[in-house]
Amino acid sequence: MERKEISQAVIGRLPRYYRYLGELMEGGVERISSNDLSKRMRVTASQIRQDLNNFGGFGQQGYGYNVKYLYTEIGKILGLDKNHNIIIIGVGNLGQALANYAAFESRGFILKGLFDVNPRLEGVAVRGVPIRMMDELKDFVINNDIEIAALTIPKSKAIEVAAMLVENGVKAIWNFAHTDLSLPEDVIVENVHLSESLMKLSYNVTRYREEHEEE
Ligand SMILES: NC(=O)c1ccc[n+]([C@@H]2O[C@H](COP(=O)([O-])OP(=O)(O)OC[C@H]3O[C@@H](n4cnc5c(N)ncnc54)[C@H](O)[C@@H]3O)[C@@H](O)[C@H]2O)c1
Repeated sequence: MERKEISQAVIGRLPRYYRYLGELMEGGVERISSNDLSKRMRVTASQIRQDLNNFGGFGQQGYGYNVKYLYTEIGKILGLDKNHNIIIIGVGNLGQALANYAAFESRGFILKGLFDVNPRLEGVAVRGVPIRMMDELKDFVINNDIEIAALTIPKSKAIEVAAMLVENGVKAIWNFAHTDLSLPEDVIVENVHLSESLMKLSYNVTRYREEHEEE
């Protein structure tokens, strides 16, 4: 089926639909109307209908959405019906925290390898996965069908290491280093900035405080 281009804003909302639908399924709910889903998710029913219409709707008028079907279809759209092999570069505080997060596997993200430059970390295992040195990276990527690399190294090294990953065949980078990577267009980069999320929280907390001080 040919799919029309879907905006990144819609894609950005899909994981949340996926999570809510997963919870509904666990609770034994088989059908849900866009109005009920809207109340739970605190987004408008029309937003839900518009978002899901991008993919053909999945709902029948007056009948609601089939929760399991919608969950499965959104999972397919997000590529969660397939496994994705992942490596982590930089196994310090953040890299280790990510490596220890076992729930990734339940979504099909398989942690295949950990890499660092610190020789003291060589061979140390995190959740059964040994830390390797960077000189093993090239062969490892080729032999283990690695699709995604998480980059949890210092900012100063990120650009150089990202280029090396791409040279060695990695097609997608989950970038935690606080720097923009300029890479060939066919390389997919997802930047993660916890601090930006915290700044948004700070804005909202500040605004809330100001509003209540005025009362
Ligand atoms: N995006 C976010 O939300 C977020 C949150 C926390 C930290 N960070 C960033 O993530 C990075 C890691 O943070 P941390 O607290 O884990 O740091 P850390 O110092 O604990 O770990 C960094 C690791 O990278 C390794 N390393 C350094 N150069 C390397 C290279 N060229 N190749 C491979 N490995 C290399 C180091 O040996 C070390 O083990 C930093 O850039 C930090 O700013 C981002």
